[in-house]
Amino acid sequence: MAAILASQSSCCRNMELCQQRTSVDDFSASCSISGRRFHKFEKSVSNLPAFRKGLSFQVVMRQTKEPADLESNNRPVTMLPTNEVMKNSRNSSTNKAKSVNGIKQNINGASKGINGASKGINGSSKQINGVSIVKRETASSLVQRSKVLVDAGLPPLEEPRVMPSDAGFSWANDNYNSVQRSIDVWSFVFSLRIRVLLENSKWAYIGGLDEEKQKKRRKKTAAWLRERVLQLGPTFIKVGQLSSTRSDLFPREYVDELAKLQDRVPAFSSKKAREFIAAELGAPVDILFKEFEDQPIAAASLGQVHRAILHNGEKVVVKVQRPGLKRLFDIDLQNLKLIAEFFQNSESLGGPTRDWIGIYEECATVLYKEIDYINEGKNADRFRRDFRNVKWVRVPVVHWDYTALKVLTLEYVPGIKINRLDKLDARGYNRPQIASRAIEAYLIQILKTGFFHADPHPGNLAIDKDEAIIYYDFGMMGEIKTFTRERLLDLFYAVYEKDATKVMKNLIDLGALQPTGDLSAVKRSVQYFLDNLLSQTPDQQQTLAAIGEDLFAIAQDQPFRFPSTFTFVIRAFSTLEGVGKFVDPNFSFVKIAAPYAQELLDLKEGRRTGVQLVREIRKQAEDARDYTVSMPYRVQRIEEFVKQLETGDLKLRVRVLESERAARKATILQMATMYTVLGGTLLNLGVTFSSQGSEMVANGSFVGAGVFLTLLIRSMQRVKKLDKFETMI
Ligand SMILES: Nc1ncnc2c1ncn2[C@@H]1O[C@H](COP(=O)(O)OP(=O)(O)OP(=O)(O)O)[C@@H](O)[C@H]1O
Repeated sequence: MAAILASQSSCCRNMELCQQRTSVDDFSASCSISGRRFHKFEKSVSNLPAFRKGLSFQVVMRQTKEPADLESNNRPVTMLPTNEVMKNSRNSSTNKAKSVNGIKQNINGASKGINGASKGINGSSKQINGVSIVKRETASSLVQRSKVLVDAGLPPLEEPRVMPSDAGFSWANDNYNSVQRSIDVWSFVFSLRIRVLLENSKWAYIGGLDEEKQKKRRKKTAAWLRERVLQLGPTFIKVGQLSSTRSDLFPREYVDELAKLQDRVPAFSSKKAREFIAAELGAPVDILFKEFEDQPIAAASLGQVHRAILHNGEKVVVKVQRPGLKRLFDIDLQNLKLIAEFFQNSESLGGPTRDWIGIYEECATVLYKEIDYINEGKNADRFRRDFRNVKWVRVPVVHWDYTALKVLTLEYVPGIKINRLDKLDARGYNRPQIASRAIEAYLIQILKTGFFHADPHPGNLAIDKDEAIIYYDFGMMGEIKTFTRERLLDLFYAVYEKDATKVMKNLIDLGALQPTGDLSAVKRSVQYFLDNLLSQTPDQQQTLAAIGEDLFAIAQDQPFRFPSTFTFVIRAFSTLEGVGKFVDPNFSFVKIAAPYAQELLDLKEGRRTGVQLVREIRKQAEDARDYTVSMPYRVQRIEEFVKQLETGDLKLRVRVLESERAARKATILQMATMYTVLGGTLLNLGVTFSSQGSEMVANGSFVGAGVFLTLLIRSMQRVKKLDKFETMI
């Protein structure tokens, strides 16, 4: 609420007039805070001839001393709550801003705790009683505060964007009907199911199914999906964006289309934005800000970003959440939960494939966190602290006085988006350095601070004037707790040693692999991955993205369940690698990561020295002793086993996993036949009853038929999955 403070500030209590200039059209006075003779000042102002004539004044204030208590961004800590200031302005008749001859008068407008910036609000204004009589000036008339950017108004945007409006979308309507919404959601889900079914069914292709045809159809479905998601609005757009990070769950074509959702989100009107800000921050936008730009600079699924200037001249961006978003989330997530349960239950009839409820829960947590801008502000603060010693990373400062649950105000830090090569080149920036810094900053987050940006797409990374990397958007952050970090380190060492057993143990500890059932196929896959994909010579080295893809492909038919942290990290690295290669054609991830990897390996070696090394040597000595002592006994046991086998006392029971799978498949096919018969019968009955006019019974039969047909579809999908699994191992 510093804005209000700016207008109501008391910083003019102690000042004396030090410079005056009069003319018929313009009068300006500059003063500095140096004494405690405010009354004297007031008197001297009222005695001025120009003032007596009713002309407007400009008072320029300069603070000669820093206030004692400043925040990190040089703003004063002592602030008045908005409601207090609003109350003051309402109660005091002299306090109201009146418009006289197109000139706003702001009376009693000194604010408490403002750091020497101009206190005039919006247009030419007089502040009698309190101090200043300010004629509206260009922003350049604002007073410079030592470190704060108050030099000019908002600079023109490098690339002004015309954003589509949300006017035609039903979800943008504040009073949408929740029943209608649920119908929309469910009909979308059923349409999608049918499309996916058709996509995977041989009979749905004229002339038979082949990979090319299936890909083509999948692309079509993916484009349809993107459009529908856009129609369904914020929740689905965000879920779509999240899904675009899950190559482990969805086909490539879907993931690619969903990634395009980033650029296609419509904006809401500035009127809505202003009303929303006023409701959230407790004061009208014109009072809160000296200037507020109605045209947003960006619109995203959950909110949009406007530029503004505070009364102390600082340039900021105001991130405004879409009005009514929480309500929409509640309805949509309720439906999504039912959908997840539906999938989970229908799949659990024949064995688990994905933990849909778990995936839903992760999604819901991320979504609710993302609409909490206080949380985002805290994340930004923590991220800035983590990088306080890294001069080439920049994180906007949060203006907490202008921030609430659904409105976030940040320092305005413009930059060139990291993927705008033309602009980077035009400024002569060092592209290889930018590419390597982007990766290095991420390695610091993953390996050192443990707090990482989960969505480092090019829209969220920009380059500052001094070639520092600017981070935007702290809604989705990941955290790697100490336990996880240690397991990850062990995983890294196991991968380095190419030890599949250890890799699997660490994956189980991390919760990424379910320790159930037959893991021999998983072990073979892991070993294959270690032997082939990670041991290529530099010239045949795969990209991280390709390795990630392979990893996800292996995971698709096996009992892996990557926690979102994992997928975010993998996805983030492959995104950044893509950015790196785009920015610098000679970019090599391995080269940048090598010192960090070496550091980790040194750390491991370091760990083995000292006490641990002694312990290890002692353990090895004990093992050797035990082994030597027990050797004759072991040989004797082996001999006994062989004898028992020869005499037939010992029988070997062999589990043939392939035949177990075949039996499972036969059971599913049997069930499928039953579902077909029951579904068909009910369908027939439905038609018969319907023709006889018994609509109720007919509808019941149709619903029953629908259920059995759905079960049939599920069974066919499971058979297909088993087939695919067979080919994998
Ligand atoms: N502090 C800032 N200074 C300058 N521009 C900013 C700032 N914060 C955000 N922007 C601009 O607004 C855009 C959107 O911001 P941000 O990513 O935080 O919004 P969002 O609603 O979370 O979007 P998304 O969900 O697509 O990431 C950024 O890409 C950047 O261009």
